[in-house]
Amino acid sequence: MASINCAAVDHQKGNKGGALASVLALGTANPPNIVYQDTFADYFFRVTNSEDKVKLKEKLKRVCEKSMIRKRHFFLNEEKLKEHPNLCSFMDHPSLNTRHDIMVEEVPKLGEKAAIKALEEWGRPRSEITHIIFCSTGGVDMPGADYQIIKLLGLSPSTKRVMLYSQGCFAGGTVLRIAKDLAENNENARVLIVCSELTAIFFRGPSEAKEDFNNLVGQAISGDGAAAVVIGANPIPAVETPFFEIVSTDQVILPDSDGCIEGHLREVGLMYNLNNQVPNIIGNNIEKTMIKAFSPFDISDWNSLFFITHPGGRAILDKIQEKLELKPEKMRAVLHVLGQYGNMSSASVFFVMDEMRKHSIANGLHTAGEGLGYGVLHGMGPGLTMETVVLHAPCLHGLSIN
Ligand SMILES: CC(=O)CC(=O)SCCNC(=O)CCNC(=O)[C@H](O)C(C)(C)COP(=O)(O)OP(=O)(O)OC[C@H]1O[C@@H](n2cnc3c(N)ncnc32)[C@H](O)[C@@H]1OP(=O)(O)O
Repeated sequence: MASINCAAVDHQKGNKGGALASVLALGTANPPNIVYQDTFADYFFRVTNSEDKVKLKEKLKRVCEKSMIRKRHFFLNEEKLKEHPNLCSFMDHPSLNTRHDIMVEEVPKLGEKAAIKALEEWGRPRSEITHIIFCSTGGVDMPGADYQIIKLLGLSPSTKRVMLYSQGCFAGGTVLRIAKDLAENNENARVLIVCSELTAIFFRGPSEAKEDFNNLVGQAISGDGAAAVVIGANPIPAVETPFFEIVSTDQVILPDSDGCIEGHLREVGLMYNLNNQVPNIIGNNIEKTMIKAFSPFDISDWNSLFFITHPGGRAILDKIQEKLELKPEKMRAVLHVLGQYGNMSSASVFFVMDEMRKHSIANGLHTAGEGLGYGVLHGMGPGLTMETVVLHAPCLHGLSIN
Protein backbone atom coordinates (compact mmCIF):
# COMPACT_ATOMS: atom_id res chain seq x y z
CA MET A 1 0.00 0.00 0.00
CA ALA A 2 1.34 3.46 -0.90
CA SER A 3 2.28 5.71 2.01
CA ILE A 4 2.34 9.50 1.99
CA ASN A 5 5.26 11.84 2.15
CA CYS A 6 5.12 13.24 5.68
CA ALA A 7 6.16 16.72 4.57
CA ALA A 8 3.45 19.37 4.93
CA VAL A 9 0.85 19.32 2.14
CA ASP A 10 -1.32 22.21 0.96
CA HIS A 11 -4.86 21.31 1.87
CA GLN A 12 -6.01 24.67 3.18
CA LYS A 13 -8.08 25.37 0.07
CA GLY A 14 -11.21 24.08 1.79
CA ASN A 15 -11.36 26.81 4.47
CA LYS A 16 -10.50 30.42 4.97
CA GLY A 17 -6.83 29.69 5.54
CA GLY A 18 -6.91 29.18 9.32
CA ALA A 19 -6.15 25.95 11.16
CA LEU A 20 -8.30 23.02 10.08
CA ALA A 21 -10.62 21.24 12.49
CA SER A 22 -9.44 17.68 13.21
CA VAL A 23 -10.80 14.47 14.67
CA LEU A 24 -8.94 14.23 18.00
CA ALA A 25 -10.62 11.18 19.60
CA LEU A 26 -13.35 8.66 18.83
CA GLY A 27 -15.43 6.11 20.75
CA THR A 28 -18.22 3.71 19.77
CA ALA A 29 -20.81 1.64 21.64
CA ASN A 30 -23.54 -0.91 20.87
CA PRO A 31 -26.21 -2.63 22.95
CA PRO A 32 -24.90 -6.08 24.00
CA ASN A 33 -27.82 -8.02 22.44
CA ILE A 34 -26.73 -9.55 19.09
CA VAL A 35 -28.80 -11.16 16.32
CA TYR A 36 -26.85 -13.12 13.68
CA GLN A 37 -27.99 -12.48 10.12
CA ASP A 38 -28.29 -16.16 9.18
CA THR A 39 -30.96 -16.56 11.88
CA PHE A 40 -32.58 -13.12 11.53
CA ALA A 41 -35.54 -14.15 9.34
CA ASP A 42 -36.47 -16.98 11.75
CA TYR A 43 -36.04 -14.67 14.75
CA PHE A 44 -37.99 -11.80 13.14
CA PHE A 45 -41.00 -13.85 12.06
CA ARG A 46 -41.09 -15.63 15.44
CA VAL A 47 -40.96 -12.50 17.62
CA THR A 48 -43.56 -10.72 15.47
CA ASN A 49 -45.92 -13.76 15.52
CA SER A 50 -45.85 -13.90 11.72
CA GLU A 51 -44.71 -17.46 11.07
CA ASP A 52 -47.74 -18.07 8.84
CA LYS A 53 -46.23 -15.67 6.24
CA VAL A 54 -43.98 -18.38 4.85
CA LYS A 55 -43.24 -16.88 1.41
CA LEU A 56 -42.38 -13.50 2.87
CA LYS A 57 -39.98 -15.15 5.31
CA GLU A 58 -38.24 -16.96 2.44
CA LYS A 59 -37.84 -13.65 0.60
CA LEU A 60 -36.46 -11.95 3.71
CA LYS A 61 -33.98 -14.84 4.04
CA ARG A 62 -32.78 -14.15 0.48
CA VAL A 63 -32.31 -10.45 1.22
CA CYS A 64 -30.38 -11.32 4.42
CA GLU A 65 -28.11 -13.71 2.50
CA LYS A 66 -27.28 -10.98 -0.02
CA SER A 67 -26.76 -8.23 2.56
CA MET A 68 -23.10 -9.05 3.43
CA ILE A 69 -24.12 -8.52 7.07
CA ARG A 70 -23.00 -11.13 9.60
CA LYS A 71 -24.56 -9.75 12.77
CA ARG A 72 -26.30 -6.71 14.23
CA HIS A 73 -26.83 -5.27 17.73
CA PHE A 74 -30.28 -4.31 19.02
CA PHE A 75 -31.60 -2.72 22.20
CA LEU A 76 -34.92 -4.52 21.63
CA ASN A 77 -34.70 -8.23 22.41
CA GLU A 78 -37.29 -11.00 22.53
CA GLU A 79 -38.12 -10.30 26.16
CA LYS A 80 -38.70 -6.57 25.61
CA LEU A 81 -40.80 -7.26 22.51
CA LYS A 82 -42.98 -9.62 24.56
CA GLU A 83 -43.52 -6.75 27.01
CA HIS A 84 -44.50 -4.44 24.12
CA PRO A 85 -46.50 -6.47 21.57
CA ASN A 86 -47.70 -3.22 19.94
CA LEU A 87 -44.21 -2.90 18.39
CA CYS A 88 -44.60 -6.23 16.59
CA SER A 89 -47.50 -5.63 14.18
CA PHE A 90 -46.95 -3.74 10.93
CA MET A 91 -49.28 -0.87 11.89
CA ASP A 92 -52.31 -2.34 13.65
CA HIS A 93 -51.75 -0.69 17.03
CA PRO A 94 -50.58 2.76 18.13
CA SER A 95 -47.03 2.48 19.45
CA LEU A 96 -45.50 5.95 19.42
CA ASN A 97 -45.72 6.39 23.21
CA THR A 98 -43.97 3.05 23.80
CA ARG A 99 -41.29 3.86 21.25
CA HIS A 100 -40.74 7.37 22.63
CA ASP A 101 -40.42 6.12 26.20
CA ILE A 102 -37.65 3.80 25.05
CA MET A 103 -35.91 6.29 22.75
CA VAL A 104 -35.97 9.27 25.14
CA GLU A 105 -34.28 7.16 27.83
CA GLU A 106 -31.97 4.91 25.82
CA VAL A 107 -30.65 7.18 23.02
CA PRO A 108 -28.73 9.46 25.44
CA LYS A 109 -27.56 6.43 27.48
CA LEU A 110 -26.04 4.65 24.48
CA GLY A 111 -24.52 7.97 23.37
CA GLU A 112 -23.01 8.36 26.85
CA LYS A 113 -21.21 5.00 26.54
CA ALA A 114 -19.58 6.08 23.27
CA ALA A 115 -18.79 9.56 24.64
CA ILE A 116 -17.04 8.18 27.74
CA LYS A 117 -14.66 6.23 25.48
CA ALA A 118 -14.00 9.26 23.24
CA LEU A 119 -13.39 11.55 26.22
CA GLU A 120 -11.06 9.02 27.86
CA GLU A 121 -9.03 8.75 24.66
CA TRP A 122 -8.95 12.56 24.30
CA GLY A 123 -7.52 12.76 27.84
CA ARG A 124 -8.28 16.40 28.64
CA PRO A 125 -10.74 17.49 31.39
CA ARG A 126 -14.42 17.23 30.42
CA SER A 127 -14.86 20.88 31.45
CA GLU A 128 -12.87 21.82 28.33
CA ILE A 129 -15.61 20.58 25.99
CA THR A 130 -17.12 23.85 24.73
CA HIS A 131 -19.80 22.60 22.29
CA ILE A 132 -21.92 19.51 21.80
CA ILE A 133 -23.68 18.29 18.65
CA PHE A 134 -26.11 15.45 19.34
CA CYS A 135 -27.69 13.57 16.45
CA SER A 136 -30.41 10.91 16.48
CA THR A 137 -33.10 9.84 14.03
CA GLY A 138 -35.67 9.39 16.83
CA GLY A 139 -36.52 10.28 20.42
CA VAL A 140 -37.65 13.89 19.89
CA ASP A 141 -38.07 15.49 23.31
CA MET A 142 -37.80 18.82 25.17
CA PRO A 143 -35.23 19.36 26.50
CA GLY A 144 -33.58 16.96 24.09
CA ALA A 145 -30.85 14.32 24.10
CA ASP A 146 -28.25 17.13 23.87
CA TYR A 147 -29.38 18.33 27.32
CA GLN A 148 -29.59 14.81 28.76
CA ILE A 149 -26.06 13.90 27.77
CA ILE A 150 -24.65 17.01 29.42
CA LYS A 151 -26.23 15.79 32.66
CA LEU A 152 -25.09 12.19 32.14
CA LEU A 153 -21.48 13.17 31.41
CA GLY A 154 -21.27 16.03 33.90
CA LEU A 155 -20.29 18.53 31.20
CA SER A 156 -20.38 22.25 31.90
CA PRO A 157 -23.92 23.76 31.89
CA SER A 158 -22.43 26.43 29.59
CA THR A 159 -21.64 23.85 26.89
CA LYS A 160 -23.23 25.24 23.72
CA ARG A 161 -25.63 22.74 22.18
CA VAL A 162 -26.86 21.77 18.73
CA MET A 163 -29.55 19.04 18.52
CA LEU A 164 -30.25 17.27 15.23
CA TYR A 165 -33.28 14.95 15.11
CA SER A 166 -34.78 13.13 12.09
CA GLN A 167 -31.86 13.58 9.70
CA GLY A 168 -31.27 9.86 9.04
CA CYS A 169 -28.27 8.26 7.45
CA PHE A 170 -26.54 11.24 5.82
CA ALA A 171 -26.05 13.00 9.16
CA GLY A 172 -22.62 11.51 9.93
CA GLY A 173 -21.44 14.05 7.32
CA THR A 174 -23.70 16.82 8.62
CA VAL A 175 -22.27 16.70 12.15
CA LEU A 176 -18.71 17.00 10.81
CA ARG A 177 -19.75 19.97 8.65
CA ILE A 178 -21.21 21.79 11.67
CA ALA A 179 -18.33 20.81 13.98
CA LYS A 180 -15.80 22.14 11.45
CA ASP A 181 -17.50 25.56 11.43
CA LEU A 182 -17.71 25.66 15.22
CA ALA A 183 -14.12 24.52 15.81
CA GLU A 184 -12.54 26.80 13.22
CA ASN A 185 -14.46 29.94 14.20
CA ASN A 186 -14.36 29.80 18.01
CA GLU A 187 -10.95 30.03 19.65
CA ASN A 188 -10.02 26.92 21.68
CA ALA A 189 -13.35 25.26 20.87
CA ARG A 190 -13.55 21.52 21.50
CA VAL A 191 -16.71 20.03 20.03
CA LEU A 192 -18.13 16.72 21.22
CA ILE A 193 -20.22 15.02 18.51
CA VAL A 194 -22.54 12.21 19.63
CA CYS A 195 -24.56 10.18 17.10
CA SER A 196 -26.83 7.63 18.79
CA GLU A 197 -29.23 5.50 16.76
CA LEU A 198 -31.77 2.90 17.87
CA THR A 199 -34.09 0.96 15.54
CA ALA A 200 -36.80 0.91 18.26
CA ILE A 201 -38.34 3.96 16.55
CA PHE A 202 -39.18 1.91 13.43
CA PHE A 203 -38.96 -1.82 14.30
CA ARG A 204 -42.22 -3.46 13.19
CA GLY A 205 -43.58 -6.78 11.93
CA PRO A 206 -44.00 -7.67 8.24
CA SER A 207 -46.79 -6.68 5.85
CA GLU A 208 -47.72 -8.90 2.92
CA ALA A 209 -48.60 -5.93 0.70
CA LYS A 210 -46.07 -5.80 -2.15
CA GLU A 211 -45.52 -2.05 -1.75
CA ASP A 212 -44.49 -2.57 1.90
CA PHE A 213 -41.59 -4.93 1.18
CA ASN A 214 -39.14 -2.02 1.22
CA ASN A 215 -39.85 -1.74 4.96
CA LEU A 216 -38.70 -5.34 5.43
CA VAL A 217 -35.52 -4.51 3.50
CA GLY A 218 -34.89 -1.78 6.09
CA GLN A 219 -35.53 -4.24 8.95
CA ALA A 220 -33.03 -6.62 7.33
CA ILE A 221 -30.13 -4.16 7.21
CA SER A 222 -30.50 -1.69 10.14
CA GLY A 223 -28.82 -1.99 13.54
CA ASP A 224 -28.25 -0.02 16.76
CA GLY A 225 -25.07 1.86 17.60
CA ALA A 226 -23.60 5.12 18.88
CA ALA A 227 -20.39 6.98 18.12
CA ALA A 228 -18.78 10.01 19.73
CA VAL A 229 -16.00 12.18 18.32
CA VAL A 230 -13.99 15.10 19.73
CA ILE A 231 -13.23 17.79 17.14
CA GLY A 232 -10.90 20.77 17.50
CA ALA A 233 -8.51 23.02 15.59
CA ASN A 234 -4.88 23.72 16.60
CA PRO A 235 -4.32 20.43 18.47
CA ILE A 236 -2.03 20.74 21.49
CA PRO A 237 1.25 19.00 20.60
CA ALA A 238 1.95 15.82 22.64
CA VAL A 239 -1.52 16.11 24.25
CA GLU A 240 -3.93 15.78 21.31
CA THR A 241 -3.55 13.64 18.18
CA PRO A 242 -5.19 14.83 14.94
CA PHE A 243 -6.19 11.60 13.18
CA PHE A 244 -8.16 13.19 10.36
CA GLU A 245 -8.34 16.86 9.33
CA ILE A 246 -11.69 18.07 7.95
CA VAL A 247 -10.59 19.82 4.77
CA SER A 248 -13.93 20.70 3.11
CA THR A 249 -17.61 19.74 3.24
CA ASP A 250 -20.49 19.69 0.78
CA GLN A 251 -24.17 18.78 0.92
CA VAL A 252 -26.42 18.20 -2.09
CA ILE A 253 -29.93 16.94 -2.86
CA LEU A 254 -29.52 14.43 -5.70
CA PRO A 255 -31.51 15.16 -8.89
CA ASP A 256 -34.66 13.10 -9.62
CA SER A 257 -34.57 11.45 -6.20
CA ASP A 258 -37.67 12.99 -4.55
CA GLY A 259 -39.25 10.57 -2.09
CA CYS A 260 -36.62 7.85 -2.56
CA ILE A 261 -35.88 7.66 1.17
CA GLU A 262 -38.57 9.17 3.38
CA GLY A 263 -39.60 8.70 7.01
CA HIS A 264 -42.93 9.85 8.47
CA LEU A 265 -43.60 9.90 12.20
CA ARG A 266 -47.06 8.43 12.87
CA GLU A 267 -48.99 7.02 15.84
CA VAL A 268 -47.38 3.70 14.86
CA GLY A 269 -43.84 5.11 15.00
CA LEU A 270 -41.51 6.01 12.14
CA MET A 271 -42.81 4.65 8.82
CA TYR A 272 -40.20 4.84 6.12
CA ASN A 273 -40.02 4.29 2.43
CA LEU A 274 -36.88 2.92 0.81
CA ASN A 275 -37.15 3.00 -2.98
CA ASN A 276 -35.36 0.18 -4.79
CA GLN A 277 -33.77 2.78 -7.12
CA VAL A 278 -31.63 4.19 -4.26
CA PRO A 279 -28.46 2.28 -5.30
CA ASN A 280 -28.85 3.36 -8.96
CA ILE A 281 -29.45 7.03 -8.13
CA ILE A 282 -26.42 7.16 -5.82
CA GLY A 283 -24.35 5.33 -8.44
CA ASN A 284 -25.39 7.81 -11.16
CA ASN A 285 -24.36 10.81 -9.06
CA ILE A 286 -21.35 9.67 -7.09
CA GLU A 287 -18.70 10.74 -9.60
CA LYS A 288 -20.21 14.24 -9.93
CA THR A 289 -20.02 14.73 -6.16
CA MET A 290 -16.41 13.49 -6.13
CA ILE A 291 -15.34 15.82 -8.96
CA LYS A 292 -16.93 18.80 -7.19
CA ALA A 293 -15.24 17.93 -3.87
CA PHE A 294 -11.77 17.04 -5.16
CA SER A 295 -11.18 19.32 -8.17
CA PRO A 296 -9.92 22.16 -5.86
CA PHE A 297 -7.12 19.75 -4.86
CA ASP A 298 -6.41 18.52 -8.41
CA ILE A 299 -7.31 14.97 -7.39
CA SER A 300 -9.11 12.74 -9.92
CA ASP A 301 -7.59 9.31 -9.22
CA TRP A 302 -10.20 7.92 -6.81
CA ASN A 303 -7.98 4.93 -6.01
CA SER A 304 -5.46 7.33 -4.45
CA LEU A 305 -8.00 8.10 -1.69
CA PHE A 306 -9.25 6.28 1.41
CA PHE A 307 -13.03 5.75 1.63
CA ILE A 308 -15.23 6.24 4.71
CA THR A 309 -18.56 5.63 3.00
CA HIS A 310 -21.86 5.18 4.86
CA PRO A 311 -22.54 1.41 4.80
CA GLY A 312 -26.14 1.99 3.69
CA GLY A 313 -26.51 -1.38 1.98
CA ARG A 314 -24.46 -3.79 -0.12
CA ALA A 315 -26.07 -2.74 -3.43
CA ILE A 316 -25.17 0.93 -2.80
CA LEU A 317 -21.53 0.06 -2.10
CA ASP A 318 -21.42 -2.14 -5.23
CA LYS A 319 -22.61 0.80 -7.35
CA ILE A 320 -20.09 3.23 -5.85
CA GLN A 321 -17.27 0.76 -6.39
CA GLU A 322 -18.36 0.11 -9.99
CA LYS A 323 -18.89 3.77 -10.98
CA LEU A 324 -15.62 5.02 -9.42
CA GLU A 325 -13.74 1.92 -10.65
CA LEU A 326 -12.42 1.35 -7.16
CA LYS A 327 -10.09 -1.50 -6.28
CA PRO A 328 -11.88 -3.98 -3.98
CA GLU A 329 -9.63 -3.15 -1.00
CA LYS A 330 -10.91 0.47 -0.98
CA MET A 331 -14.13 -0.69 0.72
CA ARG A 332 -12.43 -2.96 3.29
CA ALA A 333 -13.25 -0.89 6.38
CA VAL A 334 -16.77 -0.06 5.10
CA LEU A 335 -17.58 -3.73 4.46
CA HIS A 336 -16.11 -4.70 7.82
CA VAL A 337 -18.55 -2.35 9.59
CA LEU A 338 -21.49 -3.40 7.40
CA GLY A 339 -20.69 -7.03 8.25
CA GLN A 340 -20.30 -6.55 12.00
CA TYR A 341 -23.05 -4.01 12.69
CA GLY A 342 -25.30 -3.41 9.62
CA ASN A 343 -26.52 0.12 8.87
CA MET A 344 -26.47 2.23 12.08
CA SER A 345 -27.61 5.42 10.33
CA SER A 346 -25.60 8.55 11.29
CA ALA A 347 -23.23 6.65 13.62
CA SER A 348 -22.01 4.27 10.89
CA VAL A 349 -19.33 6.43 9.26
CA PHE A 350 -17.57 6.87 12.60
CA PHE A 351 -17.42 3.10 13.09
CA VAL A 352 -15.74 2.96 9.67
CA MET A 353 -13.36 5.78 10.66
CA ASP A 354 -12.46 3.95 13.90
CA GLU A 355 -11.94 0.63 12.13
CA MET A 356 -9.75 2.33 9.52
CA ARG A 357 -7.49 4.15 11.98
CA LYS A 358 -7.06 1.09 14.23
CA HIS A 359 -6.29 -1.18 11.27
CA SER A 360 -3.86 1.40 9.83
CA ILE A 361 -2.00 1.79 13.11
CA ALA A 362 -1.94 -1.97 13.81
CA ASN A 363 -0.35 -2.44 10.38
CA GLY A 364 2.32 0.21 10.97
CA LEU A 365 1.00 2.60 8.29
CA HIS A 366 2.01 6.26 8.45
CA THR A 367 -1.50 7.69 8.56
CA ALA A 368 -4.87 6.71 10.04
CA GLY A 369 -6.21 6.72 6.46
CA GLU A 370 -4.65 3.41 5.36
CA GLY A 371 -1.28 5.15 4.95
CA LEU A 372 -2.78 7.61 2.44
CA GLY A 373 -3.06 11.41 2.66
CA TYR A 374 -6.50 12.33 1.31
CA GLY A 375 -9.80 10.54 1.66
CA VAL A 376 -13.54 11.00 1.48
CA LEU A 377 -16.39 10.52 3.95
CA HIS A 378 -19.82 10.01 2.40
CA GLY A 379 -23.12 10.39 4.22
CA MET A 380 -26.28 9.50 2.29
CA GLY A 381 -29.91 9.34 3.30
CA PRO A 382 -33.38 10.88 3.13
CA GLY A 383 -34.00 13.18 0.20
CA LEU A 384 -31.84 11.68 -1.32
CA THR A 385 -29.22 13.83 0.36
CA MET A 386 -25.46 13.32 0.02
CA GLU A 387 -22.83 14.76 2.31
CA THR A 388 -19.28 14.70 0.93
CA VAL A 389 -16.47 15.46 3.37
CA VAL A 390 -12.87 15.75 2.17
CA LEU A 391 -10.50 14.48 4.85
CA HIS A 392 -6.73 14.60 5.17
CA ALA A 393 -4.85 12.13 7.37
CA PRO A 394 -1.61 13.60 8.78
CA CYS A 395 1.44 11.49 9.67
CA LEU A 396 1.07 9.65 12.97
CA HIS A 397 4.71 9.05 13.92
CA GLY A 398 4.43 5.61 15.51
CA LEU A 399 1.24 6.11 17.53
CA SER A 400 -0.80 3.26 19.02
CA ILE A 401 -4.47 3.24 20.19
CA ASN A 402 -6.06 0.78 22.60
C1 LIG B 1 -32.58 5.40 6.68
C2 LIG B 1 -31.62 6.39 6.14
O1 LIG B 1 -31.68 7.50 6.55
C3 LIG B 1 -30.59 6.14 5.10
C4 LIG B 1 -30.18 4.77 4.68
O2 LIG B 1 -29.05 4.37 4.71
S1 LIG B 1 -31.44 3.88 4.15
C5 LIG B 1 -30.77 2.44 3.62
C6 LIG B 1 -30.33 2.55 2.23
N1 LIG B 1 -30.16 1.21 1.81
C7 LIG B 1 -30.84 0.68 0.77
O3 LIG B 1 -31.58 1.36 0.09
C8 LIG B 1 -30.67 -0.79 0.54
C9 LIG B 1 -29.88 -1.03 -0.69
N2 LIG B 1 -30.11 -2.37 -1.16
C10 LIG B 1 -29.30 -3.40 -0.94
O4 LIG B 1 -28.26 -3.29 -0.35
C11 LIG B 1 -29.68 -4.72 -1.55
O5 LIG B 1 -30.76 -4.48 -2.44
C12 LIG B 1 -30.11 -5.81 -0.53
C13 LIG B 1 -28.91 -6.21 0.31
C14 LIG B 1 -31.20 -5.27 0.39
C15 LIG B 1 -30.63 -7.03 -1.28
O6 LIG B 1 -29.64 -7.46 -2.19
P1 LIG B 1 -29.99 -7.61 -3.76
O7 LIG B 1 -28.75 -8.05 -4.45
O8 LIG B 1 -30.62 -6.37 -4.22
O9 LIG B 1 -30.99 -8.78 -3.74
P2 LIG B 1 -32.07 -9.09 -4.84
O10 LIG B 1 -32.13 -10.57 -5.00
O11 LIG B 1 -31.87 -8.25 -6.08
O12 LIG B 1 -33.38 -8.57 -4.12
C16 LIG B 1 -34.11 -9.40 -3.26
C17 LIG B 1 -35.55 -8.94 -3.34
O13 LIG B 1 -35.65 -7.72 -2.59
C18 LIG B 1 -36.30 -6.74 -3.37
N3 LIG B 1 -35.80 -5.41 -2.99
C19 LIG B 1 -34.51 -5.02 -2.86
N4 LIG B 1 -34.49 -3.72 -2.45
C20 LIG B 1 -35.76 -3.33 -2.33
C21 LIG B 1 -36.40 -2.12 -1.93
N5 LIG B 1 -35.69 -1.04 -1.56
N6 LIG B 1 -37.74 -2.07 -1.92
C22 LIG B 1 -38.51 -3.15 -2.25
N7 LIG B 1 -37.96 -4.33 -2.63
C23 LIG B 1 -36.62 -4.42 -2.67
C24 LIG B 1 -35.93 -7.10 -4.80
O14 LIG B 1 -36.86 -6.54 -5.73
C25 LIG B 1 -36.02 -8.62 -4.76
O15 LIG B 1 -37.36 -9.02 -4.88
P3 LIG B 1 -37.77 -10.35 -5.74
O16 LIG B 1 -37.08 -11.50 -5.04
O17 LIG B 1 -39.26 -10.40 -5.64
O18 LIG B 1 -37.26 -10.12 -7.10
